[in-house]
Amino acid sequence: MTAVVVSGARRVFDGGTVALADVDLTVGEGELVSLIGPSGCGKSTLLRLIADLDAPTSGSVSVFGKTAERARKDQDYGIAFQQAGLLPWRSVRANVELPMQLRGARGDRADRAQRVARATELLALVGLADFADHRPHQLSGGMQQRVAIARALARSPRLLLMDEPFGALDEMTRERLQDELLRVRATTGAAVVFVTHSIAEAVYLSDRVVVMSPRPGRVVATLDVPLGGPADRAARGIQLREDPVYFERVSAVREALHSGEAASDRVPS
Ligand SMILES: Nc1ncnc2c1ncn2[C@@H]1O[C@H](COP(=O)(O)OP(=O)(O)OP(=O)(O)O)[C@@H](O)[C@H]1O
Repeated sequence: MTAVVVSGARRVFDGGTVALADVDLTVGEGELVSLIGPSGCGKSTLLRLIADLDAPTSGSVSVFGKTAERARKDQDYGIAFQQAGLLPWRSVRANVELPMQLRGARGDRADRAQRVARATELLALVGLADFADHRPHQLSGGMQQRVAIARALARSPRLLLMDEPFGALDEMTRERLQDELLRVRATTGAAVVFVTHSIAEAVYLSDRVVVMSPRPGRVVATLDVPLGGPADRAARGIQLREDPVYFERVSAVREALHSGEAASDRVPS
């Protein structure tokens, strides 16, 4: 079964802005696909359609063979978006526990113990073990984003939808979390749709990189990244970033981005 199928999706906003024009996207189970393209090309809009936070003007979206709405109600995916979206009145720990609380919680002591253990594990994973009892406003933007990532992973979802989740982080933390994402994928087999502005990040993480044109967003190229599976990549770490295949793919994505921009100058919206 495929994780995500988007067919002929078009999104026209009030006022006539065509954010997406006839976009097709397929993401296989366990596959990591990055969306890359210039600012305003519709990457977030596409992700929001998959998450059922918005609906296409025409075309269709399915997630694990269900409608996007059904998949949202079944909590088939975890979300980590640009704005962390944390609940300000809840502690960091309570924010991470929230998806587990919402889903099938029996509310008994064993259930709570399990939730606490999982939140502790996830906060350690994103380097925030010492901040569990803080409120979101007491954290930096990058730290808030790490809480949102921990929350997205809380229920080990089969699909993760991530919109520039590492954008606000310093380079060292960003690389650490990229490796962490590869490890999470290797252990959970989750599919990931990952929006980024970074060509290097897209190539490092992805099985496929989908390059979009400037608005109205179209898919101008889809590039495979033959750098091995997630476990292999996570194990190779820095060495992988020096692989000739990695450099070649970075150049290929850059070229596709530039040719997408050049082509869009000739396409009327
Ligand atoms: N709610 C909305 N109402 C009207 N226009 C919108 C709305 N949301 C997005 N747009 C427009 O749709 C286009 C695509 O926006 P979107 O946020 O999807 O781009 P993006 O590729 O994610 O950009 P960035 O890389 O800067 O985050 C933009 O021109 C934006 O102004």
